[in-house]
Amino acid sequence: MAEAVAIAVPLSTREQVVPSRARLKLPPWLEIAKPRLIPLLLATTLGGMALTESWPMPAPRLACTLGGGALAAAAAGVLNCLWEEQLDGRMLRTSGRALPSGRLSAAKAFNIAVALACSAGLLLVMGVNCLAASLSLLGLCSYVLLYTVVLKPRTTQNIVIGGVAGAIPPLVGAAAATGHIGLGGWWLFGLVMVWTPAHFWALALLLEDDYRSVGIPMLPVVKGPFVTGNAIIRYAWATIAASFLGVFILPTGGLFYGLMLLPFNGRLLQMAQQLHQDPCDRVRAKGLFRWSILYLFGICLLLLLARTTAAAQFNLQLPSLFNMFSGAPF
Ligand code: HEM
Ligand SMILES: CC(C)=CCC/C(C)=C/CC/C(C)=C/COP(=O)(O)OP(=O)(O)O
Repeated sequence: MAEAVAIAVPLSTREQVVPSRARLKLPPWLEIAKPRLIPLLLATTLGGMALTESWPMPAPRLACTLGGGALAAAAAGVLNCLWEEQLDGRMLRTSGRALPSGRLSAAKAFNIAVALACSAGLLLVMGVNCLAASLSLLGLCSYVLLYTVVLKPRTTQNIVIGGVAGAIPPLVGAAAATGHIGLGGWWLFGLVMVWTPAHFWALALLLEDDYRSVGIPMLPVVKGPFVTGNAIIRYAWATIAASFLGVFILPTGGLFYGLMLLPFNGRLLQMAQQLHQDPCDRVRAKGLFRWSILYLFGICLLLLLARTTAAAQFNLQLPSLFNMFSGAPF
């Protein structure tokens, strides 16, 4: 019954759309840092680390990387809120944010952003290395300048190209672990890039009316739900294909990772296909958006589990088990 109501009524308030179960009211200075996004950004940073030979990392360096990454992402969130104050004020989902609703002044927000960015830079330079610090700065600039200022108001491909910003944390993780990026870091960067469209366009199908009302050219607004559904299924397939490449990239073997990946990809494909069949179904769109978040958390968790001794032993023993049952050398 509740689901039927959800289909009939346009979903545009944050509470109706985003997956957070807890309705915690955050203080304004924290809310503008978009803290709910940060755990997943940090999970992909950890994934980038787990893909290197240097995993596990020394705890102090790990803590500085995650702390610096969280501060940089928070600074990026505040700068995005500052630039979009007017826009947020005109959209149903965002009009209650601290800046447009007057709960925080722009001057205070700017000071918070500067403090966050400086602390991030300091922590990363002193506690990690200059490459990780520069990459975090690049992430911040690409989110604020490339995505928010340049691409978002101009093109339907805003989140495809602008997806670079959200894909930088794995590079930060790899650079923090080894001092260079390496194949693993680039692979996870690519995976997050191709994951982003299914994540965001599913949400954009729900927020279509809101984006249309302010003239932001998100794909469903300009091309409609059917083109968006097609694009989502294409990127879902690309995500599935890219996710399997990790099998060949994990330093201690990827058989465990590859097997555990199957249910995650099965569910992603099922949900993307269901949405493709009826892209106007808001329940399906919401389901895919939520699953996209669990999916990426799951992949990062699998990467970490794949680096445990138990998984390495499983990788070594699986071929001989297969050999025993099939009778053929493997
Ligand atoms: C261009 C790329 C992206 C766009 C445009 C985008 C957009 C959005 C939007 C509009 C929301 C709803 C936010 C709200 O109303 O509070 C959201 C939620 C979310 N996004 Fe993305 N996203 C992108 C990439 C990413 C990336 C790379 C990550 C992490 C790796 C991420 C993680 C999340 C999470 C965890 C949520 C749920 C937040 C909650 O629970 O409230 N997103 N995204
Ligand atoms: C390394 C580093 C610091 C990377 C920063 C990466 C970062 C903060 C990515 C965020 C991507 C994102 C969630 C965009 C939200 O879209 P939106 O701004 O259009 O959403 P809104 O409509 O809710 O404001």
